[in-house]
Amino acid sequence: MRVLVVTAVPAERDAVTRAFGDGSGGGPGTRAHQVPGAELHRAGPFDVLAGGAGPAAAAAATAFGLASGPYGLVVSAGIGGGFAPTAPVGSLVVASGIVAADLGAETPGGFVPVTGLGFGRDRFTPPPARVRDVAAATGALAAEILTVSTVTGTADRAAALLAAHPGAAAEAMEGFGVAEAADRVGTPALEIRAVSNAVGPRDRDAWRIGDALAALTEAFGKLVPVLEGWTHHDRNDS
Ligand SMILES: O=C(O)c1cccc(C(=O)CC[C@H]2O[C@@H](n3cnc4c(=O)[nH]cnc43)[C@H](O)[C@@H]2O)c1
Repeated sequence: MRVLVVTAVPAERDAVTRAFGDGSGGGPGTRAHQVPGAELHRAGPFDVLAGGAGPAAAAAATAFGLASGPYGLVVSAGIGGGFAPTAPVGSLVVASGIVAADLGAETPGGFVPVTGLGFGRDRFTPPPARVRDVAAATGALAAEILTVSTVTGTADRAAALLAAHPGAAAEAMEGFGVAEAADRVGTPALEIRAVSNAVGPRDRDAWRIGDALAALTEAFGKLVPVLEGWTHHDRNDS
């Protein structure tokens, strides 16, 4: 089974491919090729692309990437903010739910998600057995990951998000876009985040991007045998 991995920026893409080579696209374990709308870096069972930041860029890039398939799975991957104390900096979170936390309308009575407005959807549920396997192999916490278009920058906003989504452990900006594109073609989607910073008051100097990227590399290295198990299982099922 080939897997499409969508990150926001090249540093995250290279953290994934580094699990197999030098991450440059030209190293021993990786090679890059252009497909319409995207540059795919092939590393082991993964085709990895840096699709841009935010849900719209992520959805567009995922759609282009999927068109170069077939893929059995799509993974939104990268660094993210962790809700303290559940997801400390350096830890990993795999999404049990991929939730669009700010897709809706602000009303006098508070935020109403798109589903409350009578259209669209505001969450995708990744296959629970896959989520359990990823958590077991990597040590990631399985919990909801919120997709936001605006990075949280205050304690009040962090508290409001947690009050609305008590099962959330992390936030990032792409997961829902990736999942939306994957859903259109019936491909399951996962989201894996390495926590680079705490969700809350903005303090860019406190972001531990290097540590989070290293955790991402380690996690993808551990995913290879998991993936082989899934492929074997699927073959025996069919
Ligand atoms: O500056 C760098 O070297 C660098 C290296 C890797 C990644 C970045 C990014 O800025 C990635 C942006 C990406 O990160 C996610 N993210 C991280 N923390 C949060 C957060 O607290 N809230 C929301 N998103 C977060 C997000 O998915 C961005 O697209 C820089």
